[in-house]
Amino acid sequence: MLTSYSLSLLPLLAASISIFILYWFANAVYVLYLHPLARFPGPKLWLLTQVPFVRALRRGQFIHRIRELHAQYGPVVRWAPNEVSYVSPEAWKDIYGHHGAGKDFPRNPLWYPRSQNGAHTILSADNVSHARIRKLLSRGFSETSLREQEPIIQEYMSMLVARLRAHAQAGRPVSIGDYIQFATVDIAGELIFGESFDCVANEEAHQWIKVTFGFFKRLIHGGSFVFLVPWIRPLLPYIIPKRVLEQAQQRFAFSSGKAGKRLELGENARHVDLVSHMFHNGKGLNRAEIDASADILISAGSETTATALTGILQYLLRTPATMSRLQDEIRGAIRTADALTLDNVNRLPYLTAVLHEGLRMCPPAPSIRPRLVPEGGAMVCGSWLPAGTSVGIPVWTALRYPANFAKPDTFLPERWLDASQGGVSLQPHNTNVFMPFSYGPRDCLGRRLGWAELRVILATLVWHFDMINRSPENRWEEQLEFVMWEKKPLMLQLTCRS
Ligand code: HEM
Repeated sequence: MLTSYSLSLLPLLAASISIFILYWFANAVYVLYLHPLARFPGPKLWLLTQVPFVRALRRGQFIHRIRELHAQYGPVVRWAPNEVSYVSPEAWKDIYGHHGAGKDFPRNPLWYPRSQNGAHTILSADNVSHARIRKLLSRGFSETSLREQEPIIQEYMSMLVARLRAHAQAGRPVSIGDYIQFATVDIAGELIFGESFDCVANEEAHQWIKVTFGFFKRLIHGGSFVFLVPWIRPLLPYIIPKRVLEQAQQRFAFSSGKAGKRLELGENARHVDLVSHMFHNGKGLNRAEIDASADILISAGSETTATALTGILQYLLRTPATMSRLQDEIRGAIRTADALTLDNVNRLPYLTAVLHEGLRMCPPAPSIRPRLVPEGGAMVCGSWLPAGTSVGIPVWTALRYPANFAKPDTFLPERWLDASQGGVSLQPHNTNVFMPFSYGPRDCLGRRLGWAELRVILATLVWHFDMINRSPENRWEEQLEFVMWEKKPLMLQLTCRS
C-alpha cells in the first residue's frame, strides 16, 4: 500500500525521469545534428550509445565491425560521438606525422594506459617523455646493432630447425605459430636482457607468454566499461576480475625481475642489450621506467613478428603456386643452410613481395591506434577537427579497402613486383596507405629488426621444409582480435628437404 510519504515522492520521481529523457533527447539532437563532427557519416546507433562498440570490442569483433562501417559509409566514418576513423593514405601524414613541437597528435590515453607500476612506457608516454625514452632505446635498433644481433637470430634459427626436424622425421604435425613465437620470444629475451626464455629449447611457451593473451582478452572484457563511463577508470582494480589482476602482477614481476637481474650484472652482461641502453650508465631511464619498458618490449618484439609469419604461412599454403614460386626463389638462390644470412635473404625480391602482401593481409597491429587532435584543432584529410577529437586509421580495414587495393582479399604477392620481375599491374595499388609499422615519430622502433626476423625466419622455414596444412578450416580473415589477433593454430605436417 502506498503511504502518504511515498506518494509525495512520486512527483519527484516523475520529474527526474522527465529531466533524464529531456537531457537524453537534447544530447541526441546535439550529437547527431549540432556537434562539430555532425557532418561526418556514421551509424546513428553507435553515436547515441557506446553499447554497440563495447559489445564488438568485448567479442573481439571491433575490427570486423569497423570494416563493415567503412564499406557502408566510405573512407571517413564517425563511429562514436568523438571518434573518427579514416582509411585514406593522407590520414597517415595528417594524424601520425610530425607537425612540429606541441602540434603532434598524442596517443589517446584511454587506449594507452600507464604501466601497472605507474611509470610511463614508450607507448603511454606524453610527447616529451616519449622523445626521451625513444632516444635511449633507439641505440639498440640501429643498423649497427642489427648486425651485432644477427648471430643471436641465427643461433635460434639453428635450434628451431633442429626441433622441427625431429617432429618432421617422427611424422608429428606442429603448431608452427607456437614454434615461431618460441623463437621470437627467446630472441627478444636475448636482445632486451641478454637472457633467453628457453622456449625453443623446452619446446614450451614460457609462463609469461601463456598469461599474456588471456590477460589482454580478459582486460578488455573488464576494462571495456571505461568506454561507456570514462570516469570509472580509477575503479578498474575493483571491476577487473582478481585473477586477471594477479596474472598481470605475475607477468610484470617476471619482466621486472629479469630487468633487475640484468642491471645487477652491470658491465658483465653477455652482450650490449636494450636494458644497458635504457640504463645508460645511470643517466637514462629510472628503475620504474626500465621495468615498465621491459614488459612492453617483450610483447612488442615477439608477438608481432610471430603473428605476421603465421598469417603469411597460412596464405602461402592456401595458394600453392605462390608457395612454389617462393620455394624456387629461396632454394635456387641459397645453396647451403649457412648461406641463409640476412644479407642473402635481403636480396630475394619474391620473398620481399610475399612479406609485403602478408603484412597487408595480416597486419599484426590490425586495429585503430587512436590519437587526439591537439590544442587549437587541426586539419585531417582536408577537414578541420576540434581539439580533443579522437582519430585513427583501422589498419586492417585500410589495407583491404577496395579503393586502396584492387582484389583486396586475394593474396597476390605479384602486385608488389614490376613486369620485369614477373609482377602484375593491379589498380588501385595505393602503397602510401601501406604502413603496418605505423608512421611518424611514434612508428615502430623495431621495424628494422622486425623485417630482419620476418625475412630470415620465413626463408629458413621454406628452405628446410616442405609443408602441408593440417588445419585448412582455419581462416585468418575470420579471426577475432583482442589488442592482438586471437590466432587459431596453424598445424603443419613438415617434411625435411632431402
Ligand atoms: C612484423 C613486426 C612488427 C610490426 C608489424 C610492428 C608494428 C608496430 C606498430 C603498428 C607500432 C605502433 C603502435 C601504436 O602506435 O600503437 C609499433 C610500435 C613499436 N614497436 Fe613494433 N612491430 C613489429 C616488430 C617489432 C619488434 C621486433 C620490436 C622490438 C622490440 C618492436 C618494437 C616496437 C616499439 C618499441 C614500439 C613503440 C614505438 C614508439 O612508441 O615510439 N616492434 N610496432
